[in-house]
Amino acid sequence: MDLQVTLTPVVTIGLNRNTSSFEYSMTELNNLAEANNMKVVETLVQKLDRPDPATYFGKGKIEELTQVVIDDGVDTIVVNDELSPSQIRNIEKNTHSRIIDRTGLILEIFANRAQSREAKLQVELAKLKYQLPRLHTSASQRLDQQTGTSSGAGGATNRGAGESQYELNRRTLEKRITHVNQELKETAKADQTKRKQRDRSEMPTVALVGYTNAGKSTVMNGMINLYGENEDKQVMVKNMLFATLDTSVRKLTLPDQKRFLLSDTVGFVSQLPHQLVQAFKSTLSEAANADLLIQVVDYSDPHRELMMKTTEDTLSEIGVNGVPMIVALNKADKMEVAFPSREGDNLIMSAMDEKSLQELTTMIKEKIFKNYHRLTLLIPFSDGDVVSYLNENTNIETTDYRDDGTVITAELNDVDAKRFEKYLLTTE
Ligand SMILES: Nc1nc2c(ncn2[C@@H]2O[C@H](COP(=O)(O)OP(=O)(O)OP(=O)(O)O)[C@@H](O)[C@H]2O)c(=O)[nH]1
Ligand SMILES: [Mg+2]
Repeated sequence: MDLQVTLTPVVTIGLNRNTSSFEYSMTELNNLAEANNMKVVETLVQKLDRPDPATYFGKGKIEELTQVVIDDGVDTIVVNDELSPSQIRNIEKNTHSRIIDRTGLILEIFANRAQSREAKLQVELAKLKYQLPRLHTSASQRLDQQTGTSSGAGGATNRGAGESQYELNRRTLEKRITHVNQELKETAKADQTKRKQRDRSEMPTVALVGYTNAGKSTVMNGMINLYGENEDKQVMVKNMLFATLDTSVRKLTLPDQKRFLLSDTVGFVSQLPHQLVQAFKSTLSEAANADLLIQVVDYSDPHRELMMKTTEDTLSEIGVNGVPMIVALNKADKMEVAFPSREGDNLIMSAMDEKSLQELTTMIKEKIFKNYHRLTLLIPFSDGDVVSYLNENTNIETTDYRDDGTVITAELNDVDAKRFEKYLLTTE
C-alpha cells in the first residue's frame, strides 16, 4: 500500500542560532518531512542570531535558496521554525515556492494520522487556529489540500479577491472554531464519565509517556501479552513518527491479582506546536491523572538527552508536575549493553524482551502497590460474595474452612482493608 505513495521533493531550511541542539533539530525536521511523504533533496542552513523579520533568511541566502529550488526542480520549501504570515508570503514571492513551516508540517502529519473522532477534532481545531492569521498564504492552502478537511476558507486562492472575501473566509474559520470547540467539549464530557467510572474502580493508573518512536506502544503490547485479558487488542506499533495519536487504556492483572490500568498515548517532539499541545490537552491529561509515569526513551539514539528534556518540558507545559516517574531506557538490544539492568528508578531494557518487561513490572509494583496490608479475615458462610470478591481481586495466601466460616489471609489495598475491617480475625 505504502509503495503507491509518491514522495514530494522538498528543500529543508533552518537557522543556526548557535545552539547545541540545532543539528539535532534539523535531523528531526528531515525525519518529520519523511514522515509526511516528502523526500528531502537538499538542506540549506544559515548562521544568524535571529531570523530576518521579513524573509527569515537574510537577503543573500534567499537568493541562494531561490537558485537551489530552481536547480533541484523543487517547488516546496520546509522551514525549521514557525514563521509569521508575512515571512511566509515574502519567501513565497522570492522563491516562487510553496512554504510549509515546522508547525504546518507537524499539523499535516497529525491530520493524516488521526483516527478517532476526538483526535480528528483536536487536530482540526489546532489547524484552524494556525490558519486564521495565515489566510492568504500557501501554508494555509497546502494544509487544506493535504489534510482533506477543508474548512472552505483556508486558501491562498483568494489572494486579490478583496477584503470582503477575506472577511468572509475569516468569519467562516471563526465559526468553525466555535463549532469544533463545542463538539470537543461534548466528547470531553463523555471521556470524563469514562474516567470517573474507572476512578471508582480504585485501580491505580500508569501512563506511558515519551518521545515519538521511543517504543511506548511496543511496551504496551508486551505488557498486554503478559498481563492483559484474552480479548484485549494490541495497539499499533510502527517505525514512524506519531504512529499513536489516540489514548488506549488496558486493564492488567498481575499473577498476584494486583491490578492496574496502563495507558499509551501520543508521543512528543521538540517544538510541538502550541496549538496542538492545547488541542491535545484532554488526550494528554491521561498522564496528568496517572499515579505513575513510565517515560520511555530510545536509549540507542545519540540524542536521547535532548529527547528526555523535550518530554519533561512538554509534560510541564500540559501541567503534569510531581507525578512519580520510572525511566525506561528502551531498545538496549540495539546496543552493546547488558539488560535488563536497573539503577534506582532507571531501567535499561528492551520492549521485546520478556525479562525486561518483568523487571519493569517489579518496579511498577514497588511504586503503586505500597499501601497493601496482609490481613487474616473470618468470613461467615452467609457472606460468600465477599469470598468471591477476594478471590477475584486480591492475592490470597491461604484459605481455611472452620465451622463458623472461611478464614482467608490476603493482601488488601487501603480501600478494601477498610471495607472488610469487620471480618478481621481476632485471635482468642
Ligand atoms: N530494537 C528495538 N526496537 C524497538 C524496541 N521498542 C520499539 N521498537 C521499534 O521502534 C519503533 C517504534 O515503536 P513504537 O512502539 O510504535 O513507538 P511509540 O513510542 O509508540 O511511537 P509513537 O506512537 O509514534 O509516539 C517500532 O519499529 C518498534 O518495533 C526495542 O526495545 N528494541
Ligand atoms: Mg505509539
